[in-house]
Amino acid sequence: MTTIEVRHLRRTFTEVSEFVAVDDVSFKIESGQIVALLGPNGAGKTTTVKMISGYLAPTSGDVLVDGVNILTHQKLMATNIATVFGGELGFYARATAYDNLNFFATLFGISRRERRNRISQALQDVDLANVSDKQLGQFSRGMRQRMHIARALLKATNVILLDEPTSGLDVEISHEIRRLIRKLADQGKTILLTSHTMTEVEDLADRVLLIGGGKILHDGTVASVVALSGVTKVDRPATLEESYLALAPELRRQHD
Ligand SMILES: Nc1ncnc2c1ncn2[C@@H]1O[C@H](COP(=O)(O)OP(=O)(O)OP(=O)(O)O)[C@@H](O)[C@H]1O
Repeated sequence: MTTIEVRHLRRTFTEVSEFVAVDDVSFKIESGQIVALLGPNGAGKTTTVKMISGYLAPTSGDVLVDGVNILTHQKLMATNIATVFGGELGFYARATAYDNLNFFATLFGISRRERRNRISQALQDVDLANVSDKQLGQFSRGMRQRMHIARALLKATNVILLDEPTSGLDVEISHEIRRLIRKLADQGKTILLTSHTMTEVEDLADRVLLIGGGKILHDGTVASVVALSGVTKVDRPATLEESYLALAPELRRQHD
């Protein structure tokens, strides 16, 4: 079943001269799938995620969640899409994990009656239930990133957008966050993520969207990206990184 459908999404910026950041992007994501947007710096990944999540208005195009156009239903957009931008900002260091999530649950319009359950469930889903009364200031980077995911899980939606979910995290913590993302997809969440980490995309993505200069240049499995690149190795299949490196000049050329 198709959960997310993006149709002819386009965004131009006109501050200096007109610049097309996202150019006629269309794709579908099936329920429970993890799809990765992969492309060089400035390819249009974050702009695409921002438009789908309602942080940025598209110049044109549509985003459908479960068949409903959320761009024309602002209220649905706020509740039906959960976004994880991560980073260091957004939580109160002196407040507990529970109180931080309670603040956002209130902001998301979750009723007082429902809040306690949703917060407990979200904390449990990200394995932070045992530290719910600890101040965020005492949390490690990995725990804080799990808090960002918990905040997204407060929303009663199956659609989660993750913008570079392991950026700046060490190998072990990245691995832990990836396991969590896989668990969420196994539970039926539909996930769109952006990443520059090839092993992460290889590990998680059911499908890869290659984007360059705001255009989707390929939509397929990791194996199809390897095949597209034409890279072969004598004793093993080529990795995504080896394949991506071969395709990168073409992806970048779209930008120039
Ligand atoms: N508010 C803005 N005003 C003008 N140009 C913008 C704005 N936001 C993004 N852009 C431009 O749009 C293009 C796409 O940016 P975007 O952040 O979507 O790329 P990205 O693929 O996420 O890159 P990265 O991998 O570096 O995060 C870039 O050239 C960027 O400079």
